[in-house]
Amino acid sequence: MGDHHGELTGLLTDWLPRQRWFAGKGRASGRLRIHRDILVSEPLRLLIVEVDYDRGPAEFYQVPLVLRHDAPHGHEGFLIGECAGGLVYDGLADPSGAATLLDFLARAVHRDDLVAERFPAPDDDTRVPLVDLPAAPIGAEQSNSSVVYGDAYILKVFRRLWPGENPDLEVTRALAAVGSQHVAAPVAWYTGEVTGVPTTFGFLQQYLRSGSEGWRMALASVRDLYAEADLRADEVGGDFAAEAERLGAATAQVHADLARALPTRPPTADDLRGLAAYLRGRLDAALDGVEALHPHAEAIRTVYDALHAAPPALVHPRPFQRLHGDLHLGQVLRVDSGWVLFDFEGEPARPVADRVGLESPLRDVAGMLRSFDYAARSLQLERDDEPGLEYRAQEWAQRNRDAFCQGYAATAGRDPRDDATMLRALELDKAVYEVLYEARHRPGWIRIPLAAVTRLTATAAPAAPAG
Ligand SMILES: Nc1ncnc2c1ncn2[C@@H]1O[C@H](COP(=O)(O)OP(=O)(O)O)[C@@H](O)[C@H]1O
Ligand SMILES: O=P(O)(O)O[C@H]1O[C@H](CO)[C@@H](O[C@H]2O[C@H](CO)[C@@H](O)[C@H](O)[C@H]2O)[C@H](O)[C@H]1O
Repeated sequence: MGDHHGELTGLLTDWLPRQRWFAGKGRASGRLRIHRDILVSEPLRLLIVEVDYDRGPAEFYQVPLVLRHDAPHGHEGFLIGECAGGLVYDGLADPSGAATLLDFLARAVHRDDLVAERFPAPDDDTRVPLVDLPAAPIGAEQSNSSVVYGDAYILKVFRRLWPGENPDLEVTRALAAVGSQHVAAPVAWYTGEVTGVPTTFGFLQQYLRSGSEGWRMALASVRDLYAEADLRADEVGGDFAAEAERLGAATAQVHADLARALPTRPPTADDLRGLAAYLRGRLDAALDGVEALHPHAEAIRTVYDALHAAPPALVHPRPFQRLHGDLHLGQVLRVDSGWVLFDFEGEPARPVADRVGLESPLRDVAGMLRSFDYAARSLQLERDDEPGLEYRAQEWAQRNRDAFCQGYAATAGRDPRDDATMLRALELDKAVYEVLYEARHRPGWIRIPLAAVTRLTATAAPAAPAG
């Protein structure tokens, strides 16, 4: 296909920016170039596409492709276009492309600098062999692309590639190594080179087919409450608080395991000053993209500056450590044994160098607290004209935020709400990130984080900040 890179670049220039996982949406027009073109095995090619901008760093994307000379029925939805006298399909949606990738992982082989590796099988290996498993691509609304194989495994193909090891692989592996019950077993991964640096391209894990996603469970609970006009959140059948409490305990356990497996250190005054400056920088980037944040800018900065107004032992009497980095209800699954966390990649838009540093574990707590607010308010968006819903949304969110913090405190030995200055700053930072995220991806939802910014800046630091 090398001779046809010009033609292919034209196709991708049109297709790439339309993909949900394309991160360059807020940036002025980018120029595409094919950085790598690797033949995994017929018919699958992995393209690494570089997107250059006038300002700022280039972005790299993984684009698996299948070139066909036929047009099978049902393939229409994932046709990218015509090239080299054939038809180019999205290589993960094309069943033969997805099967080729699984075969490559199963054989743990090399292809140019592309290397597939397997985790050691457990002693009592009862796992399904990695052969001939039907592939089902999932979820268009994701930061990466995942394929489920035979209800046994899930392969995440990282779309935006940051040169180096992906934190999802690194952190999940570290947790599995200390026997964590809160991650899906890692199975295999593959690595290639981007700008000469070995980089994680994809990660295969056990698929938890009976798992229920926290986000869906939470929405079902909110729906129940909204349907019962006369009942309180603790009285309706679908009360989520016991699950929220278990989730808090699971999060604290994951943090404890990460603190055992990877480095930690107590934060210094410089760390807290640095954190405030970092949060200010993220705010500036969001202000550049979203006008609606401007009236809140000074109040937000005031909350961040409180981080270094007192000694670290008062603001954050816990060590800094590795963490999940983008924890929300869509990143957790309820299985028979409890809650499982996945997608330890951190915020996909954040440079990897920032995501792998040691941070406050309260960043994850803040993410989950924001998510309870999202669950309550996203259903409210659809029922704007109903009186009393604002009160009920607030009631549901607060009940579950409290339960989560109680569960966390019981396992960690310290309640996140006791570190209110840090928790509030990190929750506010998350809401600012969400404002930018929604502006780019779901403008209809921007009211949710904007309202949280208003609430979190409205009052002096409360004991249990309500986002
Ligand atoms: N081990 C797993 N078992 C079952 N479903 C999973 C597993 N890991 C992820 N998922 C599902 O796949 C979806 C995408 O996974 P995620 O890691 O969040 O990808 P992305 O980085 O694209 O957001 C999740 O919403 C979740 O429902
Ligand atoms: O793609 P990821 O799951 O890594 O995360 C990104 O997308 C999320 C939305 O899918 C976004 O989460 C925000 O919306 C959720 C509801 O859809 C809500 O539960 C979260 O609390 C809220 O932050 C996430 O921020 C973004 O990084």
